[in-house]
Amino acid sequence: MKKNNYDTRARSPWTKIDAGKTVEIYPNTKKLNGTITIPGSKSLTNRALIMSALANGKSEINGILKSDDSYWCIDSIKKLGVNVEVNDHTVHMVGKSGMWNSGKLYIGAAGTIARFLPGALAITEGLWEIKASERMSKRPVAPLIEALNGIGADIEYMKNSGYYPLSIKGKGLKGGEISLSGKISSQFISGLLIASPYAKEPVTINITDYIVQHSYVLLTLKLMEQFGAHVEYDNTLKKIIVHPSNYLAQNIDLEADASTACYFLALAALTNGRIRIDNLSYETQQPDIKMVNVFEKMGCKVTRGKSFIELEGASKLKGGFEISMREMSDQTLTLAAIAPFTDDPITIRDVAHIRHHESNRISVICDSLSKMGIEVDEFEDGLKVYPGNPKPALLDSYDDHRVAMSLALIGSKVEGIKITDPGCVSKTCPNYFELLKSLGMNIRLL
Ligand SMILES: O=C(O)C1=C[C@@H](OP(=O)(O)O)[C@@H](O)[C@H](O)C1
Ligand SMILES: C=C(OP(=O)(O)O)C(=O)O
Repeated sequence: MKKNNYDTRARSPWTKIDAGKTVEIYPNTKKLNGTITIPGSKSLTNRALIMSALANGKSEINGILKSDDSYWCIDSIKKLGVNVEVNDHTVHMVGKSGMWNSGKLYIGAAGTIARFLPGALAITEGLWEIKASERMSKRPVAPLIEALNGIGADIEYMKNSGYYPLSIKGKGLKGGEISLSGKISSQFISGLLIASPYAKEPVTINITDYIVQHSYVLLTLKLMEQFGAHVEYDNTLKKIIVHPSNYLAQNIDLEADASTACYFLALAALTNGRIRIDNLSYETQQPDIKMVNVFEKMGCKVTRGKSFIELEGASKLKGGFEISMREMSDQTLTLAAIAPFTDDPITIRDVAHIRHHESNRISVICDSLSKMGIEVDEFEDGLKVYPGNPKPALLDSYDDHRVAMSLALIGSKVEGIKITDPGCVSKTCPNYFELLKSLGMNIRLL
């Protein structure tokens, strides 16, 4: 398979590792024990930033993630003419109810901006061109753009039909009833929802099939409600109605990123150690928190505190199950990376949509595990991983933060794991390798 070249333009000033380095990870003979604080949630940060920009007045957002994805979101919002101040992990912003400046925007590799910003721009008058990273320009957006155009937007593809770059002629949204598929990305629905309060008439969204990762849409709806929107839905999310309103400026505290937390819990699982995440609760709406139930199934002990999660590993992890990862598919690679160390094969299903993420994740993880001598079966919608002893290897991160973060876990058990371009972790966790080091992992940048 052809390797992805890394796209250095998408790396932000919040990146901590220069593009093109290689990281070498040595196993730690000890069990990994410790307590760590996880950076803010990418999903909540970019939702809160865009809703605050749409609101009228001064918002304060505490606990933001500082990564490439949030950097490009803030950069775009500033270019729209919104006053944004970032102090440490707090953002102060004076929202302008969508009175944006026209112009050219660049959104890096962030699916959240790519799918949330077009609707937010289309609510008002103006002209924009939005460019994205090479990979983001190959990830689908057509169902979202068709839906937005269906409620009155005027958005065109500047190069290839169905893909970024986009040109947006803002003239306000009419509203109305629209049908939309959720089986490629839940972000299409979230993107349509975020803009919908600003339409002249109510927007009714009918989901024609199912929503992959439907909890991310719930996360959007809950935050919209927190910002004062009036929405009607039930937990099936088959039909959602958004009534006209304006977001109200907020003072909010964001949660830690549950997807990032899972890599550290996986480390405790793998090394039979004990790791506590001191700033995340099991009560979060973020779907990846459910990965702790999978760790339990594998023999780990989980403590669900009021404001922490702790995981204690097992001397031998249990495999021997098939699991649908559709509702927490960002954790597919984490599970696949620890699967060789279990006692029986693990089959992961229902994640065909992750072939459209930062890399073709199913084929990339199968290739990476095969490279280490691990037997895998690749399916259209998932993979089966067999137990084995991974061999030392030079692995490619494919410019995909989750590929790099997951493969690094194997380095806690196997001598001689090297990963190219580890800097790609800055998409969601620029200090990933520093956090691993703080827990006692041996990390060397070459
Ligand atoms: O809305 C969000 O914040 C996200 C939705 C999911 O994307 P898809 O629904 O496109 O798979 C998830 O994989 C991504 O990391 C974050
Ligand atoms: C799919 C992901 O990101 P994005 O928000 O770019 O879709 C991810 O973080 O795994």
